[in-house]
Amino acid sequence: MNAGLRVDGLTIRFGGLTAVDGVTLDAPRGRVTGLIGPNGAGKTTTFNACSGLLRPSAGTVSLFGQDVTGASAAARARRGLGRTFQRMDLFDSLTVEQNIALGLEARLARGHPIKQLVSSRADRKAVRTATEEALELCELGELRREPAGALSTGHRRRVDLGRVLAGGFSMLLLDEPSSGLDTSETVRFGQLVSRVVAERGCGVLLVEHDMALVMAICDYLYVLDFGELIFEGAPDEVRGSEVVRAAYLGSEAA
Ligand SMILES: Nc1ncnc2c1ncn2[C@@H]1O[C@H](COP(=O)(O)OP(=O)(O)OP(=O)(O)O)[C@@H](O)[C@H]1O
Repeated sequence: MNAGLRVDGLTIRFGGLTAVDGVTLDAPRGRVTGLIGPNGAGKTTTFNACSGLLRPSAGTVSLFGQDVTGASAAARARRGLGRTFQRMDLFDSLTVEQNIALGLEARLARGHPIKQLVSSRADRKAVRTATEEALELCELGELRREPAGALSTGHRRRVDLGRVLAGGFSMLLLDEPSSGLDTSETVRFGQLVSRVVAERGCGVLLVEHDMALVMAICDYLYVLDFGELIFEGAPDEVRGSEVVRAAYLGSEAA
């Protein structure tokens, strides 16, 4: 398979609580992989271990076939792992275009802000090209000069994704991207993610509560409950699974 992000036997404990218990999952490039489960199932904890914000108690994380379990979040980003957050951290006073450009500028600066001020001509050209491509892919060309603070949440989500795309990341972690979007904005965002994967061949690991979005865009799903993997399969198999249904019904009854 086209190696992307892989988690093997991941276990994360918070004191006496085992939030994630021996989870193994594979999110290759060229595919949208979903991570779902009821509240408190361990999705965000797994996600944070993937991006390097949390160290596992046991197990490994690998990126493009290389073990990154001990690597920092910044080191994983340099290797091509990008992520969006449920609460987007756009710069409201900067334009759409400037926010998107930051995706690559920050990556080229590699944590040395001064490099952003004295960037080379080649870097500036690369930023312009990456920004134009991301603006086009995310259909944001008409809004390029608008300040991000003036946009609807639906447009802000697209700017957020555009910024990750401009950064040239080839494995994307998307955390609850439908949060704050209405139905039509969610559908449109889902179509954009599918297009990104088809055109760029990157991999996506998606944590999401909106089942319509999950079922529409995911190629393969992993289902967590109480920190354990209880099912994996294609969306249709997940939809028909009694085990999954019982886990969700259980959480509703609680
Ligand atoms: N920093 C932490 N310290 C202690 N316990 C934590 C911490 N983070 C998460 N937990 C616990 O770990 C378990 C899994 O939480 P997690 O946020 O990963 O679930 P989730 O599936 O993302 O839930 P939700 O869908 O509600 O966001 C929960 O019992 C939660 O209370």
